[in-house]
Amino acid sequence: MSSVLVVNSGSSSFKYQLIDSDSEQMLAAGVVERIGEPEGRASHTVHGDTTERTLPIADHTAGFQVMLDAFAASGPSLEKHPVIAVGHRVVQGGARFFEPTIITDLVRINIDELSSLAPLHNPANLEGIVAAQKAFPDVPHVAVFDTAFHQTLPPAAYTYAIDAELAAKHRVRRYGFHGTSHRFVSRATAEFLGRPVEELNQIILHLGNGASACAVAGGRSVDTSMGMTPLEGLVMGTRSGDIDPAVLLHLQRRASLSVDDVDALLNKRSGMLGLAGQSDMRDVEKAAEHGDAAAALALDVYTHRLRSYIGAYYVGLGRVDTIVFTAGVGENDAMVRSRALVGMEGLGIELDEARNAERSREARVISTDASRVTVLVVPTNEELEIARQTLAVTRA
Ligand SMILES: Nc1ncnc2c1ncn2[C@@H]1O[C@H](COP(=O)(O)OP(=O)(O)O)[C@@H](O)[C@H]1O
Ligand SMILES: CC(=O)OP(=O)(O)O
Ligand SMILES: [Mg+2]
Repeated sequence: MSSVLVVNSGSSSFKYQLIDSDSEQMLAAGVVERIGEPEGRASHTVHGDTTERTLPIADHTAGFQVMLDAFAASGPSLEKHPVIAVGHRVVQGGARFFEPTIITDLVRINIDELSSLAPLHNPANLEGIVAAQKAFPDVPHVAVFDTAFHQTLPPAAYTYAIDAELAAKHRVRRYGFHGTSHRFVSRATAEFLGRPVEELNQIILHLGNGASACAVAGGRSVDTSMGMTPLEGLVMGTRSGDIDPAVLLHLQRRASLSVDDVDALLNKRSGMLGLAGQSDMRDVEKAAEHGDAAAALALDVYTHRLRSYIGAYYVGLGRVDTIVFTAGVGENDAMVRSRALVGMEGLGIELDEARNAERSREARVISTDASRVTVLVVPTNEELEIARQTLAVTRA
């Protein structure tokens, strides 16, 4: 009963899942957070039972020890489910990494070197890798890149209209993110419909804290809303998404913001948080229901942007077979789904409001039987996709 450990490491936290390598069953999941703060937190869930601990966790290496302690105390036993490989989510793979890659010293150097293109993500991913390699020195570690699925973008979609030489020198182009999720969901949708993915033109809407849209033609990403970094595109929990770049210049000149101030503003204090004072969609909706005008406007801005991307990708694909909602908001928020697609009957998109309102954790169709475009909710599972890709490389 061997297993794969999947690690998604952030700057002050990491999430993990232990997945059975044969049945693909999730054996345990947990999160170690507030690393480096006086009071760290760890939670570990097995069969729906969660154990929580509060203790100082100095760094990621200490965090992995806390995780190992949780396995020892609450199971499952790593002796009974030996870890045969560790899969790591790495956000930025640049133009270099287009498939899951066994992590060697050179690969670690390359991931580090790509940090300039993902300063918020890659250094944290790398810390998790280093700590995990210490905790599990004898098994292969595999990097699965958020950008990999988008390597099929055509130049027209990934090129920014700026000085070409300067852009090439600094590797400025659109890379796209959430690729592991877009890939998983596009295939899960085809499987659910019993149709080959090669036959389908799909628009996938990954709406979580981070959010992105992807146009998938025949299983290949042909356009996506995130760019050189995960800041471009849709309105997110704390990120602005698309914005006129001159706004940054204006704020630097007129509001005396530094480069770091602008970085923090756009990545951490914008989006729903900036507009409504809350980043969690549930809180924003509650506030709007209670008559909060700022929250209502935030929802309007969020759905306006979402609809613009649906329109753009509809035109780009020419013919659309499926529109698929996934991730925290996409899977759970009937109101956002409804507002995203209302009034599109002329485009062959007809939501069935009763189906849309149903609550379920399963993949399902939420359009009417007459709708030319099939609209679905399909839960994403990035960890399972990382485990599958990790095993595929180690077994190859
Ligand atoms: N029932 C729900 N209704 C509306 N939004 C929800 C619901 N459940 C979760 N969400 C939203 O999903 C978002 C988190 O999505 P998730 O995919 O878990 O994010 P992450 O990017 O952190 O993985 C939060 O904004 C949260 O409010
Ligand atoms: C790349 C990215 O935006 O990731 P997340 O949604 O996990 O923040
Ligand atoms: Mg997520």
